Amino acid sequence: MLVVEKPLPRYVPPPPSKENLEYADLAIIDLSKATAPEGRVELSRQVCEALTEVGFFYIINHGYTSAQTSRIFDIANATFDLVSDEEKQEYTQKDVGVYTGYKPRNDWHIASGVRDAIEHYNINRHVVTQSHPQALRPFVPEIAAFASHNHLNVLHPILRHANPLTLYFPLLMALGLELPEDTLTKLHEFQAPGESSVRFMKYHPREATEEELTNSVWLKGHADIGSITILYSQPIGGLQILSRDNQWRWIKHIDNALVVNAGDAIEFLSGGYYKATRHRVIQPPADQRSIPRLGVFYFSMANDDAKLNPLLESPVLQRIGTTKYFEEGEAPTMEQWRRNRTALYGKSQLKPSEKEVGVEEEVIHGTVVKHYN
Ligand SMILES: O=C(O)CCC(=O)C(=O)O
Ligand SMILES: [Fe+2]
Repeated sequence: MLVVEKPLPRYVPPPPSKENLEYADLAIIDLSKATAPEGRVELSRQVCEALTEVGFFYIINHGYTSAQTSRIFDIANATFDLVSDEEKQEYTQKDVGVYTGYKPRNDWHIASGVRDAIEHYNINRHVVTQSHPQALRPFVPEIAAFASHNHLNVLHPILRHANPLTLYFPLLMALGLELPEDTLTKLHEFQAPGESSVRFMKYHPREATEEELTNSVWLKGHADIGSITILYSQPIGGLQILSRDNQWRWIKHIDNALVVNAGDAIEFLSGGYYKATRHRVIQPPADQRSIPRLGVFYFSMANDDAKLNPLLESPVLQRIGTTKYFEEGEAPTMEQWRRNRTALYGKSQLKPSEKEVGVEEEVIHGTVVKHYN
C-alpha cells in the first residue's frame, strides 16, 4: 500500500547512555534469514534457545528501515505532545479490562503511596475500529500499516519458529514426518477477535522524593499479559530483565533493532517450556535522567477464544512434561486472562510473597501472578 506521509514535528532521541552498566547478553536474530530453508532451520534453533534460556532477544532486519522506524516515533510523540489534556481525557478508556486509547498518569500504584508517571496510548491493530484524537487522524493509514507489519511480518515468523511442535523440525523432517508449522500462528490470526495492539508510551521524569520512595522503580517488574511483545529499541535506558541468576540487567539499545520477549500466554501454551521473563523499568541512567522516555511497542495476544492450555500434541512437550498452571478444565481463554490481568494491574492489593524478598503476589484464575520492585 502506498502511504503518503503528512508533515509532522521530528522527534529526536538523545544519544545512548555513556554510563557503565551491566547489560543482559541477548541473542541477535536476523529475520532476513527466514527466506532460505537453511536460514529457517537456524532461526528456529536461535528463537527456541533464546526463549527457553533468556526469554528476551533482539531482532534485526525486520523489514522497517531506520527512517520508517523514526517516523513511527514522530507519530508516537505527537500522540502525547500534540493532543490537549481535554482531548486525552475524551479518548481515555473507561473499561478497566482493556487497554485502548489513553491510560493517564497516576493510574497505578508503584510503592509507598507513589503512583506511576506513565502515559500510554493503545491502538487495536484494526486501527479504524476506534476513534482517535484529531492530531492523530492524518496518520491512521501509517499506524495501520505499522500494526499489520508487526503482526504479519514480525510476530508470525517468530511464532512459526517458536512453535514447540516444530522444535526438532529438521530432525523430524529427515525422518519423513510432517508436522504443522502453523499451530501458533493459527492461534494468533490477524483477523480473529482479539487485542493485539500497538502501544505508544511516555514516561515522565519524577521528583527526587518519589524516586526515593519507590527505589527508582518506574514500572514494577512483571511478565507481559499476552504472547509476544515487540519493543522498538530506543536509546533511553531503564528497561531491565530479571536474569535466571536473579540479577536485574539492563537492556542495551541497538539502532533499529526490536527487543522481543514472551508473555504469559506463550508460557501457558508451551506448558512452561518458554518462560515469560520478568522485566521492569527504573529511572534512566544519570546522563538521561531528565528526558521523557518515549516507547513504541506491539503487544500481541492470542485470539480471544484461545484456551491457554499447553499444546500437548507437541512431541517435545510430551517428552519433557509440562508445568501445570490451572486446575483441570479451568484454564482461561486469552480474553478472560487479559481482561482480569488488565483490570487488576496496579490496582489490586498485592500480598508480600512468603518465599521471595521484594516480590508481591496476587492470584488470578487460581494461578499466582508475581510483581517485583
Ligand atoms: O518501557 C519499556 O521499556 C517496557 C515497558 C513494559 O514492559 C510494558 O509496558 O509492559
Ligand atoms: Fe512489559
